[in-house]
Amino acid sequence: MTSRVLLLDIEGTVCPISFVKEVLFPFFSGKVDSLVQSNEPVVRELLAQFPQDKQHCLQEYILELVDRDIKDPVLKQLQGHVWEQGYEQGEIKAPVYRDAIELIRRSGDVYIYSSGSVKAQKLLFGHVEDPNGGSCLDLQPFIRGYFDINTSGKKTDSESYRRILKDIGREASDVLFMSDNELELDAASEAGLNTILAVRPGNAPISGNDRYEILTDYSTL
Ligand SMILES: CSCCC(=O)C(=O)COP(=O)(O)O
Ligand SMILES: [Mg+2]
Repeated sequence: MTSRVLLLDIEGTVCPISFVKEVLFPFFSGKVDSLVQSNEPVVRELLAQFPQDKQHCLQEYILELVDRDIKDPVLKQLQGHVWEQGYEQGEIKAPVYRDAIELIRRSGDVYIYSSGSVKAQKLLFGHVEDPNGGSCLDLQPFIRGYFDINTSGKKTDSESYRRILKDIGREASDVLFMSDNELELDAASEAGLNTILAVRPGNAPISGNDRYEILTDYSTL
């Protein structure tokens, strides 16, 4: 392994898909009713960015985006805003895999790229469940930077990875991108990054992959 910089996906790579689908998304959906009635300026500004023809049915529209797991930039910012309450009140803790915690701690040059907003990413890594049963861990000091679909574009678009390379000032060949999603790996490898397919319990089945090195345990990295 020659890459010195790690670029990590979140869902299905550093934590289980079930955490996102069964904890984070339902927590958000349960607050959409009060969200659309909120007078908070930051919320009103975000809601106003949804399409004009959906403004009369925002609650149904937002819930449908969540149900269909649409990576909508405005939805992702609203989710980060709502999850903040959950993390800060101790209702949500992120079950980052033990070997992912160790990888992030020892690697030195770690960046994150997720469809979840940068705010949501920082909350997640700031409130990591201690696998040894202690109080929450804060992994933020070990992470050099965060990228999302607002900062860098869609994860299935190779141009997004070129933007990230430019932002971090590194050559593609220096960077290893790890994700559970082969379409994201296709885009990253088109931009010249090194890639690894993360295979963890609960991830979507992989389709006869022979293009990417598979990793089921990060302690070997
Ligand atoms: C920042 S945690 C929330 C994850 C999320 O909202 C999401 O859509 C997961 O996308 P990823 O790119 O991490 O697979
Ligand atoms: Mg993923």
